[in-house]
Amino acid sequence: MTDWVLPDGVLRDAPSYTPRPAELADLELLLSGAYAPLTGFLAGDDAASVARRGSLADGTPWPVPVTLVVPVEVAERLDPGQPVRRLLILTDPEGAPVAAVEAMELTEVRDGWFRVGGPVRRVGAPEHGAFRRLRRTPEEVRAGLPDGRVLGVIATRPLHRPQLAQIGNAARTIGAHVLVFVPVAGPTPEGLAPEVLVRSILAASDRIPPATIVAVPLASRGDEVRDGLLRARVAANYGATHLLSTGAAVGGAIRVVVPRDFAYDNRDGQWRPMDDVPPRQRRTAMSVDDINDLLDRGSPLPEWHTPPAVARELRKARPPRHQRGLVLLFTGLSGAGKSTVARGVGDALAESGERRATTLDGDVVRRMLSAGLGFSAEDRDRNIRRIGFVAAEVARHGGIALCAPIAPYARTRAEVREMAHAVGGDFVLVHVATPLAVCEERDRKGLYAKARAGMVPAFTGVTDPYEEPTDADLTLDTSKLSVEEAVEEVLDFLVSGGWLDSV
Ligand SMILES: Nc1ncnc2c1ncn2[C@@H]1O[C@H](COP(=O)(O)OS(=O)(=O)O)[C@@H](OP(=O)(O)O)[C@H]1O
Ligand SMILES: Nc1ncnc2c1ncn2[C@@H]1O[C@H](COP(=O)(O)OP(=O)(O)O)[C@@H](O)[C@H]1O
Repeated sequence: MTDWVLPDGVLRDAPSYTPRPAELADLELLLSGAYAPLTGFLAGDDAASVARRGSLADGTPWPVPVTLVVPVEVAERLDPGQPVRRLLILTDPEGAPVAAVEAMELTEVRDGWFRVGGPVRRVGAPEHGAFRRLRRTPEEVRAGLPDGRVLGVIATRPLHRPQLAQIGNAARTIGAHVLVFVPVAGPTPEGLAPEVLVRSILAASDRIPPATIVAVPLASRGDEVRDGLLRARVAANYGATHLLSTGAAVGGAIRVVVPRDFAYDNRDGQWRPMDDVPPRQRRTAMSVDDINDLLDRGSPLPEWHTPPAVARELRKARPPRHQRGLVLLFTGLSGAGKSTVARGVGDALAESGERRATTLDGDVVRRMLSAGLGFSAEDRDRNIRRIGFVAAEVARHGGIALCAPIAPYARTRAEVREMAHAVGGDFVLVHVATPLAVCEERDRKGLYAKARAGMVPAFTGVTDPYEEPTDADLTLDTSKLSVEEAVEEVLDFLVSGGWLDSV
């Protein structure tokens, strides 16, 4: 698809919008030609027809809605009836223009949100990002493929020996070149970052017949049949003639090769089709949980199952728990004891010298990171997201972040959990569940008395909500525990979970 050179005036005057990550992923596939015959976001008839019948309005099969939805403020600046007001610039999350969509149609799909349908064109330089060199267009990939059969493989997970044996066997059986697609739109089903998945696949690539590897921002839509059809469509666009898939027949432009089950043969250390190995000599593929359990404990992945180069990548991405980043979020009412316990845990960690820790105390954060924020629901959320952001950075680098804000809202606490996981860290929610009456009795800063007297508006527990966690990993009631005992409980939890060796 050719780039679009827009006059500066048009670029400057057109509204711009940063689509959500899933929409940006679709945009990249539209621009690269991976979604051919689509050339833009679906409009009314096509969108309805795809949802109902799995085909475009003209009958061309197309499995999933590829749509763009914008808020009313953006929609108001567009007018499909006027060519000069049709253009919407789409930007990446940093605000750099990526593409323009020509809004041929605008339909309100839910309150305040409008679907924009129309063709897309690239503007500006292609995006950057890790492993960008592997994000090749179908045209480039097809040009480099050998003649004859091409077996597409969608590698949604790292390839261990059983999967490698399946691929090798399938490729040899049909005499095909292998074309591996690595989905990079988001984390793998078990939470590995896309770059880790790519690295683990590259580490395995010398164990399969000659292969072409391409990264595609293909995301699951949560519907197995439609996902399968979309993968087949994209694989065919890249030049695959066959697709290795356990899914039902996907039909159309590509033939499905169902992988055989493989087992490790104890007699000679080879992986071969399960039926060719006597049951007493078989070892079967390890589950994701088994693999993660070994990684968490710092035990090696067995060589009979995982090539050492792949194991190295997985180990780097999921170091043993005693080396892995951790966000510890203490939540509870004002005066519950969050800061006191967090400080005690921080001191114990400093004394043991085993782990590096950063304390993000509620009061300190409000003076530094969140100066100027108040206590409205929005400001509290902003405060917690800032804490979560910094804490996740600490975890990204293998440290422990001890955070002690009230964090009254469950949804925002869950966001922090996700932020920690997204960087390969762990998350532990400690509910400091000291009863309100005890906190009020302590009233260290006299704020409860002021709140009762109506002098502090929206005070948590008095005139503002606190959503009790239902997902706490540890619950402490400091009215029943001494400070030392509360600290000890947290440390014991960290030791039993493997984050600390001992204290
Ligand atoms: N309206 C209102 N509600 C709750 N708390 C208030 C309020 N106004 C001031 N304070 C003082 O601010 C501390 C709580 O700040 P946090 O950043 O932890 O709150 S939040 O997580 O953003 O909700 C909290 O300190 P801690 O006692 O250390 O929790 C209070 O002393
Ligand atoms: N078992 C306990 N754990 C924690 N704090 C306690 C305990 N018993 C009494 N306290 C007192 O309660 C107060 C808790 O204050 P703080 O830790 O600042 O709470 P928060 O950070 O939750 O607002 C402190 O004055 C602390 O000395």
